[in-house]
Amino acid sequence: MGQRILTVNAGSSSVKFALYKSGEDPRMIARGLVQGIGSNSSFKFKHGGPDSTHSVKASNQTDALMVILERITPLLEGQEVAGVGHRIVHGGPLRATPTELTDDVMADLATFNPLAPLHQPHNLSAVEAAKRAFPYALQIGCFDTAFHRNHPWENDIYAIPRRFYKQGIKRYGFHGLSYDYVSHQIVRERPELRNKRLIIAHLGSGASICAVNNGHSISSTMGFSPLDGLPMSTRSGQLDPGILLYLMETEGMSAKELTHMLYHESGLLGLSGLSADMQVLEASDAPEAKDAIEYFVYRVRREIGAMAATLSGIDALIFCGGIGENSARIRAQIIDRLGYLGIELDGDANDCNARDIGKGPTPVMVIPTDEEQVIADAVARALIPRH
Ligand SMILES: Nc1ncnc2c1ncn2[C@@H]1O[C@H](COP(=O)(O)OP(=O)(O)O)[C@@H](O)[C@H]1O
Ligand SMILES: CC(=O)OP(=O)(O)O
Ligand SMILES: [Mg+2]
Repeated sequence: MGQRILTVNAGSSSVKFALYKSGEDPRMIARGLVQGIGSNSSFKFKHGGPDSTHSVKASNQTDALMVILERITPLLEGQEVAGVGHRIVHGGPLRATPTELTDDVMADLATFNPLAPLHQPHNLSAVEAAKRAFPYALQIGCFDTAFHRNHPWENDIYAIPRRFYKQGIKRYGFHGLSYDYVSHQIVRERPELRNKRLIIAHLGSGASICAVNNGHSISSTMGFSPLDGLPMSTRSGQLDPGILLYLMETEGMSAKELTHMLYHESGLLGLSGLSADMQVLEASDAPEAKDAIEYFVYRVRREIGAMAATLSGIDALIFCGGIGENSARIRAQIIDRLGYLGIELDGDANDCNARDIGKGPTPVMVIPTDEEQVIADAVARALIPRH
């Protein structure tokens, strides 16, 4: 069985990929990404040995996928790509499991473009490009919303007239592939945490926190769209809706202008006026950079408290995502005042990004997430009837 599985995770400025040997337990051969789409694009490859980066031309996600296909062709060694798995950020109210991306499903998913404008249109254009490149491969969509589909009612609804709930205005939650991976991985590493109360903080360009009880998401800081909850690189996070009404009334801002402001000009970038990149802010001495970091840390700490209340306690805190996995300073600042939850930092372990960074009664872990593995596993399961 020499077939290959390709995973694609198309975002607003990057397309990540991973290539696997097909089989019951897909094995990764290579991974990488095209980043900086539309400006200074580059291709980063991780294939054994040290990472390599080359500048490339990619003015959109379809170009980026073409670059990726060109680079991975030698690795296919003539083997067929039997399945392509896609991260699709919004699955809407219906999709609780990975789904074949037929034309009907694609048309349904396109209706959610306005709910995740940084992601959904790019996710779907990558699917179209992959269908053209691999017309005989099974194309499978894996949904960020699926992991959250069993939220209890009070964490699924907003207090607006009830007819809107029936129209799909509800708390979907995102980063579900990451939470799926991390919640399973923690149990592989610490079996005593099975069926316990976990708070997982996915802190990357997009950031959210999820409360997991008994292996299931019961609450997430992201809601109807991936704008809610924590401040992010360029997204605002939770706001008083009165602000939007006020800006519409007094500044005459349109839906398009508000969308641009909330998705592209807010968060760390908006607060600092310097950068959307946490690493750049950490390296800066500007007071605005410090303010942006402080606000981010404060909101994470606050939402951890809210999730602990939702779970009536906490049995482990887990960090993942680019910031959660790599920034010892941010983790230390967050944990600094969580003693009331039995959380205490082991400074030395934290400084070297160890797996276990706590020394209080509540374990604190860093688990590098792997959305690609969750997608590859789903494609492998979908391919079984075909072998
Ligand atoms: N060593 C580090 N220290 C601080 N922040 C980091 C570090 N490494 C990565 N980051 C931050 O992680 C964020 C990107 O996270 P990532 O999960 O890769 O994002 P994406 O949502 O694009 O997958 C950026 O803000 C980046 O600055
Ligand atoms: C849903 C989301 O915010 O994803 P990302 O972190 O990849 O931007
Ligand atoms: Mg991400």
